[in-house]
Amino acid sequence: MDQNQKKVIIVGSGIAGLGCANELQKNGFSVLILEARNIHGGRISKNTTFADFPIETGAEEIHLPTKYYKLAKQVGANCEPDSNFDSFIEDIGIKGEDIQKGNGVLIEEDDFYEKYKLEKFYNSIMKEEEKNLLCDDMPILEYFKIKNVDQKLFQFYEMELATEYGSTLKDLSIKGYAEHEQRWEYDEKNFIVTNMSHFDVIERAFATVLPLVKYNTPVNYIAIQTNQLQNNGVVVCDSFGNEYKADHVVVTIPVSQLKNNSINFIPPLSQEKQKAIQLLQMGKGGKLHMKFKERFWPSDTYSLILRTQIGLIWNCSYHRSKASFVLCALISGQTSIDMNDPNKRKYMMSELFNKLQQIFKVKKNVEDLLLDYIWTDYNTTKYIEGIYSYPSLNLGSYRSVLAQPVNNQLFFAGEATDPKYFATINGALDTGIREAQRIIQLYSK
Ligand SMILES: Cc1cc2nc3c(=O)[nH]c(=O)nc-3n(C[C@H](O)[C@H](O)[C@H](O)COP(=O)(O)OP(=O)(O)OC[C@H]3O[C@@H](n4cnc5c(N)ncnc54)[C@H](O)[C@@H]3O)c2cc1C
Repeated sequence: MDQNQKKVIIVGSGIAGLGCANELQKNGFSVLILEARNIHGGRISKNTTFADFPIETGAEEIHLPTKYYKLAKQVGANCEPDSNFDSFIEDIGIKGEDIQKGNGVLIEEDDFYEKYKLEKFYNSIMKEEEKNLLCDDMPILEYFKIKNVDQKLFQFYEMELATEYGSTLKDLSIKGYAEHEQRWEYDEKNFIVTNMSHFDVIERAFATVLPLVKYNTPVNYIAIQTNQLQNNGVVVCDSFGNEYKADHVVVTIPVSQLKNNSINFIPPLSQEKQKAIQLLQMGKGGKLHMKFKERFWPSDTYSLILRTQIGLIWNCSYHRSKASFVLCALISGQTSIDMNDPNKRKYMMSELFNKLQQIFKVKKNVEDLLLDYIWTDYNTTKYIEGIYSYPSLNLGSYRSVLAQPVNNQLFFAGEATDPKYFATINGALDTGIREAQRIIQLYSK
């Protein structure tokens, strides 16, 4: 068969969709990308007016030197390993010490782990997990209670682990977490881009497929021909009633959108796929960028974990600007929902400023040093509605179930379909390429 005649529609122009389109285009397929919003990139986005460097309002860190890392390097991105940076954690005062809330002190991340034997604790979860792989799943919170983890460590874990995953200790699966940590290779393999944004990277890397994006085109149903012997193609319909025909369709929308049935599948997806969609969960969250008149933190401080509701903070001017002083907080779960209530936001931000003032012994009022801030809320961003998928309870291998093609006509990509690197840009890109390769393989015999 001549693949030049083969048409593929991709739903969604995040990195999974653009990566898929790029791979298919290189292999001679005719591609159309339907995007609900008026912009490409999805959860990769930037703000160029807030500071004198582009602010990453979506994804920021590159995890591991993967395909995305190589792509970024190819288009001129300067990738700085974040293991070179200094990270601090507010001490929590267990083991007989009495560090009251409000009198916290910062200690280096490595010393914190050493002091509270956390490395050992992480490893023990994994070992136990390996031994008991077949036992029932449970929320991390429940597991911690069974293991008698000190209550004061909970706030640290909420920040370090639950906030990172965009979830809560109550909703995170101990099994999923342990399996994920086991697969993940840490050690000096996370990077930030210092001379451009990820949005710039994808615009440069996928320049030839951007003209194929049809914006403001939310897809609301996809009908496929299920007869294995006859491929009569797929019909995609947008919310204005326009129909598009293709040989294959790749759906890359966030799992929140699959969960709220924003696309109707005809015939309905299998029971197994529906179960996968039901078990997959997308965390709540967003990013708060705060710009200050001056730097009141030590120049080599990069990241902080504080005992406040807004507690996972990093210095995003680091290696990017000497003139703009910007801190960023990743805010997730209920705190991210509370950020939309003006009174709660005011309270949480002043709690944070007080903590920063006290912890860095700042003479001036930190709140007075604030020039401006931006809150980028992904929970209320239409067509995304969440931050990323996390290791939810009883998920097992259901990410792969969602990723299975239907009748070689309907394909699924996007971060949530990557069993290994879900919730990342590199994972999302891998899934787009994975599905493109599946389609290419159909014609390679
Ligand atoms: C605040 C935040 C911080 C993050 N930090 C990091 C990080 O530091 N490192 C990292 O690796 N990853 C990070 N991530 C995760 C990373 O951004 C995502 O995993 C990745 O960008 C997802 O890409 P995707 O293509 O799967 O989905 P998306 O980027 O969500 O793309 C899906 C696209 O589908 C479109 N769409 C939805 N519904 C429809 C419809 N009905 N019809 C047509 N189009 C539709 C959407 O508008 C969107 O453009 C972060 C994410 C967020 C939100």
